Amino acid sequence: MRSDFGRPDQKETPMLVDKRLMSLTHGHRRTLNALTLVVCLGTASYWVQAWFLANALAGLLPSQNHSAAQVAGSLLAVLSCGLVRAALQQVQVRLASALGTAVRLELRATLADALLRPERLRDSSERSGARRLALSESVDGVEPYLTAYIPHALQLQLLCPILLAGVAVLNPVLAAALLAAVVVAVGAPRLWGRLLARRSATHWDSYEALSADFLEALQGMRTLKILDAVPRFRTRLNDRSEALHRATVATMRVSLADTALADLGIQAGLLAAAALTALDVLGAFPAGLGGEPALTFFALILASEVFRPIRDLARQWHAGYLGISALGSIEAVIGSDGKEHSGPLARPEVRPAHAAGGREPHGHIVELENVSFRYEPDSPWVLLDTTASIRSGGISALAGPSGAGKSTLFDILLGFLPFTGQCLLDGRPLQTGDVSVVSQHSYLFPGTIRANLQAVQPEADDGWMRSVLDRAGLGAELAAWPRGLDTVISEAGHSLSGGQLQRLSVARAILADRPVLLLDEPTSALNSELAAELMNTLRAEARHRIVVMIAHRTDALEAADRVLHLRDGALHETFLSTCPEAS
Ligand SMILES: Nc1ncnc2c1ncn2[C@@H]1O[C@H](COP(=O)(O)OP(=O)(O)OP(=O)(O)O)[C@@H](O)[C@H]1O
Repeated sequence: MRSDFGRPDQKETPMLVDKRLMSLTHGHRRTLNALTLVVCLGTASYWVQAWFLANALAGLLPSQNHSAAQVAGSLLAVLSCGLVRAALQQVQVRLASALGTAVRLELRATLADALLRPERLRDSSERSGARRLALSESVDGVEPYLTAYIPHALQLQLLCPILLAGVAVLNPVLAAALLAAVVVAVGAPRLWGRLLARRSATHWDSYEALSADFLEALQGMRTLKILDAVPRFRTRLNDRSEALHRATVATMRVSLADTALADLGIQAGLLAAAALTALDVLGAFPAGLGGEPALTFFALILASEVFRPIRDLARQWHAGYLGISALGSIEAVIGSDGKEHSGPLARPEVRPAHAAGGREPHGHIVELENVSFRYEPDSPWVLLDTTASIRSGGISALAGPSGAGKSTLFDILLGFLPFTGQCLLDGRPLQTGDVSVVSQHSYLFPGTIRANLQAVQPEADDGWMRSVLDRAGLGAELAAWPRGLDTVISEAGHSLSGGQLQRLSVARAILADRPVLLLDEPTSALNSELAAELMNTLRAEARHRIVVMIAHRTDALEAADRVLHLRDGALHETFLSTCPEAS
């Protein structure tokens, strides 16, 4: 799914404020209104200042007979306007930051919610780099649009008419000339708004492609090296980079032309204002100001103030186009109506065991009722009408030949696959938040051990974390690492040995404290002593949660209390001698 936003054949010329981007401030309208008000007040302070400045200038004319005190008073008022403006700017920065943070957090959560859905994660047409870009740069691109561009666009729409009306009261001819200049300064750049929107979209697409290629090159560097494909990939990245450069220059050209046109309108307006004011002073207009110096100065300064909101907005035009081009990436994730993330496959509510009021006193039971699943309508059934129950109270080993469907069953229990039938936990539908998992390729985040553990259990204190690490068999290593829990792990856990990585992943899964714990051959990288130790820990965990472990090796099977054989799409349970039910 790719949004067609900004493509010339689909959408109209971008208006001053884009409705879809504006809708992102829904829920924060008060902050946006306050921000716009502060921006407007800052601009209005120039008008007040203009009045005092006009009086001070008129007071300097010998014909006006103003006292020095009057002139000094006017100049003091001019200074006070400057101070008020400085204070308003501080408030503006704070409001913009509050609005930006709130919208950024909300938008990122919405995007993450839409992206982290099973069917999206399985969609091989979506590239990780594009997803990453949507989550990071597109949100960052939208923020200045909301916090800087929109308030200034609203200011322009509000203040320009007021100011033009004010000038019209003083000098209607001057107001008419200013109106013409405003129309040129604001309207002319809109004439090729479509072209700029199209170039912005091309620029974004180039950026997205480069970003996706770069991320994939980094992730697959090992493979690229093995395949001797690094030079080819380097050439491809260079090509992408050049395409991005070309797109950037093309966008800049149009953007510069925009600015030049706006400036032309402003300069022409200012020149016309000066000429008309001079003519007015010479008495050329019957309805003019009649040579009243203070009013003449005031009208002249106000005439230049008419263009202040336009100049302010012109400074934000880059933010404007950045926001609009980023919107395409956002819409590609959440849909143009923003409803994509609330579909039936939205993430289920996470309900860890401890959040549901403590552990089930009598243990847990997972029941599969007539569960069927196959990957494609014409591919063989991996599970067919399977009915089985898995209880806590001992380790269940999941066995079966390669390709029997063990990993698929795990994915079903995790809620990643759309199966038919029912999966129940203690009589209610099993949810993703009920399950923690240790896969063969558990991902550890770059950062400290503490951060990796607290990612699943934010409230875990040092004592809890140490105890879990100890139970997972990492106690000795933890004591030997000089920085203990603050030991830094490199990306994907590369700084750890395979066995350490495995035990840390088990510790993290135990710490998550969920009623179902799934493990894919958790002892494969451990020596027999550590493996036996870990199995004892898992057996202890299995007293109060369901522990299911994919087991290929005989020693892992022997350590289990019961075996679930997956054969021909069905689960067959065998109790071993140590199993409580067997006795
Ligand atoms: N994403 C997929 N798309 C289509 N078919 C798949 C997909 N993943 C697995 N399969 C197929 O589903 C069947 C079960 O695969 P699964 O990986 O669950 O088996 P397994 O028992 O875990 O195998 P192993 O022990 O080798 O890991 C296999 O025939 C496999 O080819």
